[in-house]
Amino acid sequence: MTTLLVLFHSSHGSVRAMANEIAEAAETLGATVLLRTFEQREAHDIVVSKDDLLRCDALAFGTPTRFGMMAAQAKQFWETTSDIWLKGQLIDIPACVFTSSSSMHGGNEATLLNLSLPLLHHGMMLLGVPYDVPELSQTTTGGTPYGASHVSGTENTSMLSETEMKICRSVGKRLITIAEKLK
Ligand SMILES: Cc1cc2nc3c(=O)[nH]c(=O)nc-3n(C[C@H](O)[C@H](O)[C@H](O)COP(=O)(O)O)c2cc1C
Repeated sequence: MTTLLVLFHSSHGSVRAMANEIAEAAETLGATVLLRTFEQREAHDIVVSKDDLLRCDALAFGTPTRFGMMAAQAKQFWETTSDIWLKGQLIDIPACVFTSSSSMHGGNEATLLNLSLPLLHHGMMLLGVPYDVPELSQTTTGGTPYGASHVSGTENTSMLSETEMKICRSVGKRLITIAEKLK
């Protein structure tokens, strides 16, 4: 059984919708999904523990774009993981990043790169979105080779587009496929 940790922060629901797509796609391949947040925002939220990191075979990590970088809640969590880093316990675990920004050119690609940094420091194997995912070339909103993204609009009212959703689902499936090949 392959375990995927989908670790995210979302204030208004966009990143949560992406997390759910990634999780559901992974489940279609038989994976066990741990859906975790950095803080309790909804009744059913389960706040991440460091044990969740140690249990997973693959990680999907996402937050909203905040001034072109990750949300503070996530950075605070990663700063508690030095013991795991010292032991190299996440080395070679496949991972992907995802984000939502209100505007198209408001820094979502910069955020994806920023989200990648702690994962690279931990020695994780970062997976982007390859161009054999046709939606990557078709999208007129979110979706990048660095990871899935969504453009939520200035009022944060846009739902995930069909292409954004398919890109999310493709990364969920790819993480599981690669994690299983690495076992
Ligand atoms: C403090 C703060 C900073 C933000 N910075 C950016 C930004 O740099 N670029 C952008 O396009 N949107 C920015 N946004 C908007 C969010 O990224 C956007 O609304 C996102 O879709 C929210 O995701 P959520 O619905 O999962 O919370 C910011 C929002 C907040 C609260």
